[in-house]
Amino acid sequence: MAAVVTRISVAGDRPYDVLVGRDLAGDLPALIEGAAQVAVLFSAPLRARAEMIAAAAGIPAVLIEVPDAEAGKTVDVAAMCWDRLGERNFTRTDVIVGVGGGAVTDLAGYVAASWLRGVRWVPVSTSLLGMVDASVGGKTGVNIAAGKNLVGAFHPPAGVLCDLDALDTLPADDLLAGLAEVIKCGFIADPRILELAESYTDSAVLRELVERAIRVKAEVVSVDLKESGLREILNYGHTLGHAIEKREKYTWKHGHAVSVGMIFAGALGHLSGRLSFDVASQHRAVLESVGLPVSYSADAWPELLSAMRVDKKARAATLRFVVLDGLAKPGILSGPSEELLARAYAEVAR
Ligand SMILES: NC(=O)c1ccc[n+]([C@@H]2O[C@H](COP(=O)([O-])OP(=O)(O)OC[C@H]3O[C@@H](n4cnc5c(N)ncnc54)[C@H](O)[C@@H]3O)[C@@H](O)[C@H]2O)c1
Ligand SMILES: O=C(O)C(=O)C[C@@H](O)[C@H](O)[C@H](O)COP(=O)(O)O
Ligand SMILES: [Zn+2]
Repeated sequence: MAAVVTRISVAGDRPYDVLVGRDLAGDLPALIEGAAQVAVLFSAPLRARAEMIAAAAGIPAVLIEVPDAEAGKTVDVAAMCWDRLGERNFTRTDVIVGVGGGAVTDLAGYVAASWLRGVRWVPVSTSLLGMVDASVGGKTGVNIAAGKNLVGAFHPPAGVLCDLDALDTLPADDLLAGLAEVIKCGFIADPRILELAESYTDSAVLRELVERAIRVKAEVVSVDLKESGLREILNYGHTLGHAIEKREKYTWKHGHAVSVGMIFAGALGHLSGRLSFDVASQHRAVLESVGLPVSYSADAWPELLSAMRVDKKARAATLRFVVLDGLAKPGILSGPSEELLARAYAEVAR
């Protein structure tokens, strides 16, 4: 029996499909049609898969190894990639392919967005987080000293390949990190996800979770690519999450930081009178039940508050947070007092 491939469409000026299935390398040639060569960006743990993808391209490929995880998401690494593309006379019809988790695909997308002011790119997602979030929606970028993802571009891919086989080798902690973004989709849009999340180790349930989360993201970015409104809901838990990542010098996994950030956002929703105690408490229950972190150092608060000021949702000195008015009812809380923020942080402080 042929393996089932699910195709989830993303609309917009440059529509594309996200393919979820197994053994998807054969779908790459259609996405790179017209290219004379591809550049395949990858980090060491994904070398074998990157070589397999390069061979499947069927045209000359340059393999570019980058440092793993957040160490690869820097301006210096992007500059190294630009140099490699220059050496190969990479033109506007050529294509960049990112094989890896969200860090490699964010970098690959940014290199594609900036090379010759924009060439085609294809994320071949190998982590849960990459499949359900990073590879969909065209947010690309790198980190700088001032904070997470502060340099980047909106540059939608030509298509996305999510090969579920890759998840077999993904370390358990990285699977968990991806689950945080899946659970985020449960709180902001699809509460059925919250019921399914506890049995995510069952491969059929995992596939359903992947597809449900991609659909949530695809629907949002289809109508608001550049985050002028609705797309902000995908940032649930990220205002504090990104501040934690920065404070930890990017040694904490993104999903783990977002997990703590969601507990904080749930508390903020409740303490501002918008969210019931029950739904706020459900955040801790769900995230704790799967094994994600739900607390962070009490002493860190002043540093975190300062780091949150460069959040992309902030407007001048006004901090803005995604909160819930109920399950699947996201909204914006603008300019909460420092006293309210500190009370919400007390809910995660240890
Ligand atoms: N662009 C977006 O919209 C968006 C959305 C969410 C997150 N992100 C970004 O994504 C990044 C996090 O992504 P992530 O959780 O995938 O982390 P990651 O890319 O750092 O990957 C985590 C680890 O898993 C390894 N790995 C990945 N796939 C593997 C596989 N199949 N087998 C074995 N090892 C594998 C990687 O080499 C790495 O060591 C963050 O930088 C975050 O900011 C971007
Ligand atoms: O796609 C989005 O929009 C998101 O906010 C998804 C987030 O999960 C993701 O981590 C994103 O990279 C955060 O974006 P940023 O603009 O806050 O850096
Ligand atoms: Zn995220």
